[in-house]
Amino acid sequence: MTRVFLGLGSNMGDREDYLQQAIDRLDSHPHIRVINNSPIYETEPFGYRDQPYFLNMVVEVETELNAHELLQITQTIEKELGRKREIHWGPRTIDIDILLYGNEIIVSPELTIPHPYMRERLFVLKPLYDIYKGSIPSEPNSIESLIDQLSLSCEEVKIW
Ligand SMILES: Nc1nc2nc(S)n(CCO)c2c(=O)[nH]1
Repeated sequence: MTRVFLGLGSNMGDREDYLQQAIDRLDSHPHIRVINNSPIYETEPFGYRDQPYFLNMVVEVETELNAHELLQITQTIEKELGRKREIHWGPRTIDIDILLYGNEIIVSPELTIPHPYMRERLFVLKPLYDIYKGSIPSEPNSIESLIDQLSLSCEEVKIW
């Protein structure tokens, strides 16, 4: 079994329901077990700002699937929940990003782990910090010091 952290986000429709449906579909997979959820945060759009606020959270799962098999499942769940990739950075019903896959470092055309943008995304680091105990693989910095470095400003991150 491998301990995996997934970043979930939604900024279309019933955002909280999409997050819950994604969690339920992950947990109902025979080879995936959801073991912990962070709180849900309402966050200002990062990057492409002309879009609705997101609800973001991080979910910890255990799985026997390898990282690419897990990616297939997360992309299937996104499609089942109506994820359309019209505007690359635009609004979406659900987004499931693989942030960490055990202590593995993976670089492939389909998948880079640890997630390449997580270090500059407060909407990922805060919920990850809530449930992750340890350090990011191959990084001298722990999640805790990454949060310190980002000087986490609570007003940017609202508890849902
Ligand atoms: N706050 C916030 N901003 C974002 N910008 C993009 S793109 N995304 C999608 C990330 O994969 C988000 C997000 O999930 N939350």
